[in-house]
Amino acid sequence: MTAVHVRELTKRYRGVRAVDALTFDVPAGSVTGFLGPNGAGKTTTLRMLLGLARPTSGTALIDGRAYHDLAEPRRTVGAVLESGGFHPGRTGRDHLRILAGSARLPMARVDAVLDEVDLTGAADRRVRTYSLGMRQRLGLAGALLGDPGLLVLDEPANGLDPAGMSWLRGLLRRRAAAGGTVIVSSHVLSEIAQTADHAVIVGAGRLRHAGPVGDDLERTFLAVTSNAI
Ligand SMILES: Nc1ncnc2c1ncn2[C@@H]1O[C@H](COP(=O)(O)OP(=O)(O)OP(=O)(O)O)[C@@H](O)[C@H]1O
Repeated sequence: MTAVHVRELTKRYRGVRAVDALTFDVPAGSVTGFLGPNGAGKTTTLRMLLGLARPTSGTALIDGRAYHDLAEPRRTVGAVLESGGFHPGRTGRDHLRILAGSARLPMARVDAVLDEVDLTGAADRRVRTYSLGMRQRLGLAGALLGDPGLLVLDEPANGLDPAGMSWLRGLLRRRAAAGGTVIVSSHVLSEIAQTADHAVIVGAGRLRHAGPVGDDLERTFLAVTSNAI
């Protein structure tokens, strides 16, 4: 099981403290909601965790290692940071085949992940014909190719209709039930409250709350985020 430890993580852009001495843990085998209003620093934190941005100071470790030091990054972490980056003329299946090939993952995983995200029926259509929700599913399929122990999803609910949301909740719960760890960011509490068993709330780059999800999450979220805006 894969755990994440963030310690005193800080990212400054000219004059902006996007992330400010942030410390939190993501328990292995949990679905952890990473919550906070727009501009709170969620994406910047996840980018540092994934080795896409360099911390000004502090650490973000996956099973005790920085992303770049992981022996098998694709099999350890799968991430969807934004839905995009698909070649519109390619089919969903071809997109996944290319990803699997470049990551040296078995081609059999392509059919497995298409099935897991319920996209098998549309796999041979060009991505330009996909709805936003279908693109979200395709992004998720790419993240699942390496069957990673940790899944990192930035605002995955964007573009999903209520049925898609319910489906996503099921998928995340199944991953955690199978021992996987999930971090899912959102600025909308309700998307997370029904799915996550652990919540980390940030505001203005700082930790506002971390703990198990209980009945008081909405009150906590409103209290800490209204202070932060
Ligand atoms: N490359 C950058 N250069 C300068 N400032 C940046 C950069 N990336 C992020 N920021 C700033 O850092 C702060 C945090 O942004 P971030 O995107 O991490 O927030 P967020 O919580 O993910 O927000 P949202 O919910 O809107 O996606 C914002 O003030 C943003 O403008």
